[in-house]
Amino acid sequence: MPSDTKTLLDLNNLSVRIGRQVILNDVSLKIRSGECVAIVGGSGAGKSTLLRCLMGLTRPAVPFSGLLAFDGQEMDFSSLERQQKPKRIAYVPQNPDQGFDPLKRLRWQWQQAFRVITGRMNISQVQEPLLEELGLKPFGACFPYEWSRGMQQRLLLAMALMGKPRLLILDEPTSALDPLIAAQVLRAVKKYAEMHNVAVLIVTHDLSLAARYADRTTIMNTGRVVEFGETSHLLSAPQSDYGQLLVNHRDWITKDLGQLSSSIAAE
Ligand SMILES: Nc1ncnc2c1ncn2[C@@H]1O[C@H](COP(=O)(O)OP(=O)(O)OP(=O)(O)O)[C@@H](O)[C@H]1O
Repeated sequence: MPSDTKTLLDLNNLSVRIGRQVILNDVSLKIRSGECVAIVGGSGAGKSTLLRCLMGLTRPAVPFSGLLAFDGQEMDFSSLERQQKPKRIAYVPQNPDQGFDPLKRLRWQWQQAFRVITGRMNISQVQEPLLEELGLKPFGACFPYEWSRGMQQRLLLAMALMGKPRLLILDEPTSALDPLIAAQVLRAVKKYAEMHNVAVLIVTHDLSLAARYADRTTIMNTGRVVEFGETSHLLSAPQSDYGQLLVNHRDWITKDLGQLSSSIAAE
């Protein structure tokens, strides 16, 4: 947990619907400067809808209540017209395939991202250390397919960081990667976030990932937040039925794998 514990993002009572279905129901969330928060929940819990709302991209959902304060900016979800989207929130999609044009060289895509994000035309050498910091090699004349998925994911991360965000949102950061590459990407995020006091919001189905990286965790089920607290506390003593179910399931997987590896070792 970082020493600066000021609240960076404060979302209160967000409710949205799609058609007649209420997708998010009175959702509140707080993120402090520099901390890592995980949102865990099953499919259809409303995680992606929540992320989009935080970035001011609500459609197809229609918000009908909620207030967001982020880094000195405010957004009232009950009257979104004429309101600006929050600035200095960056987003990394779950799959590198969603982030790159396969037919354009990486250098070109990096330069385009720079122009769009910074509004400047001349890419400066200032950005090169960011690539180094994330353990990336020079682009050469490579196309996306010539880089591993882990490297592509780290490049997406570098692009997201160009605008010096105060909050970095990672949507299912490990689902498209093998476990070793996923750990490499998350270590790079953690290191960068700690050095630059960037808060990180990770959306995941994986409670073990939350246990490893998140200071605090929120558990969502059917559009509601059912628990929010320190990750270690929440995992050792979940209060909600759904939280208990998730934690028990996680133990079941761990024990099962443990038994499997000991029986393999005994053979
Ligand atoms: N375009 C849409 N039209 C109608 N319903 C939608 C649409 N997008 C999402 N929904 C509904 O909103 C609910 C929440 O979806 P959302 O994608 O936010 O959940 P999620 O927790 O991110 O799920 P997953 O983990 O599977 O990505 C689901 O019931 C889904 O069916």
